[in-house]
Amino acid sequence: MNAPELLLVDDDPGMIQVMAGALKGMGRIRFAMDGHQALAKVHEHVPDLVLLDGDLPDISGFEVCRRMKADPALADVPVIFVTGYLEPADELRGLEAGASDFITKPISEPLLVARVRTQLRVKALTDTLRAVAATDGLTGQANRRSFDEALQREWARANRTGQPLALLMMDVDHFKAYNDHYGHPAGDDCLRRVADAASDSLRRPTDVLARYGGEEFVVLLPNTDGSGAEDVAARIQSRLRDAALPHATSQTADHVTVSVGIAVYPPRSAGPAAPGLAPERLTQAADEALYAAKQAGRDRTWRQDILDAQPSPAAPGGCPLPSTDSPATRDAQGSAA
Ligand SMILES: Nc1nc2c(ncn2[C@@H]2O[C@H](COP(=O)(O)OP(=O)(O)OP(=O)(O)O)[C@@H](O)[C@H]2O)c(=O)[nH]1
Repeated sequence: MNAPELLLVDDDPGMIQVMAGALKGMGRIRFAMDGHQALAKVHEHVPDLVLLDGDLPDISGFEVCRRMKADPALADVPVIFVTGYLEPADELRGLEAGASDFITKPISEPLLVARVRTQLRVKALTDTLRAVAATDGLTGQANRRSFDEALQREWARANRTGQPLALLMMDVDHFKAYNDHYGHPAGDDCLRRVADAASDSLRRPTDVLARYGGEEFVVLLPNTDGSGAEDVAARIQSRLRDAALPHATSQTADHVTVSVGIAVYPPRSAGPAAPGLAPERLTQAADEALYAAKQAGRDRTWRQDILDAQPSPAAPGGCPLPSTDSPATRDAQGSAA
């Protein structure tokens, strides 16, 4: 685990020196000498703990704390007020602004160390719980809940920037037959291998792979158009072909294959989405495209772009993209799912 990062905020350099000396060895220490500097530093790199003077020359420490707590990216960072205020009303003010603890000056070094240690322990635990809550236990990839958050965030970003947002929805073909033939533990292992193939096919840190449920995965590709998304789908299918995981009871191929539905949201320009368009429309379109890929014979990709405010039926806009070199490519239309 990385060393925790502590931000010390005080307009008195002597005070910063004393605290830094007392906390030496407990983490990486940075400092700021006014409220604006403190806010700039927490945005630049999110710390694990902030020690905050209530009385700063520009904006008050209470205001710094309030602004941090209002920002979802910073809300979990514990803040300890280190201040000359002694009145219970001031302590209450700090706690109401979102502070985790309160230390009065002049500080006792052992007390400072003990309280910092407690808050760092709580922060480490919170980080672990947050990571567990966002992760699928079987594959180690993001889970549905985490995907839902990413979709909301990236949808808003696409509207802000005018950049396209693509979504792949991917489902293992004939997976019930796989489980029935090889057993559930082997089925679990197969899902891990599919997740690895998908994960290894992603090149940008902003791409989000998640297990959507059962044997279904999604990949959210910010700033990616239809052809970029098709490339990703082709890479995943190619890796699975190379992995050649035997699937003796598949009616599609002798190895494990996936069907992929792609939906792309191309905002026409930066600004609010057209009325009636919501992120759920993207998942719906990808799901419809996936259904079309299954209907068309599996082991292939279909794509549907969201162009209009009014949802439209999937099939007419669908674009079949059989994966290359696979037996399914040579099939005409596959049987219905
Ligand atoms: N081993 C294992 N199986 C799972 C898991 N989650 C879902 N499944 C199984 O996945 C299978 C999905 O079957 P269906 O939805 O009928 O689809 P399919 O057999 O893949 O058929 P097509 O999608 O039409 O190609 C079911 O048998 C589920 O029990 C899991 O975590 N582990």
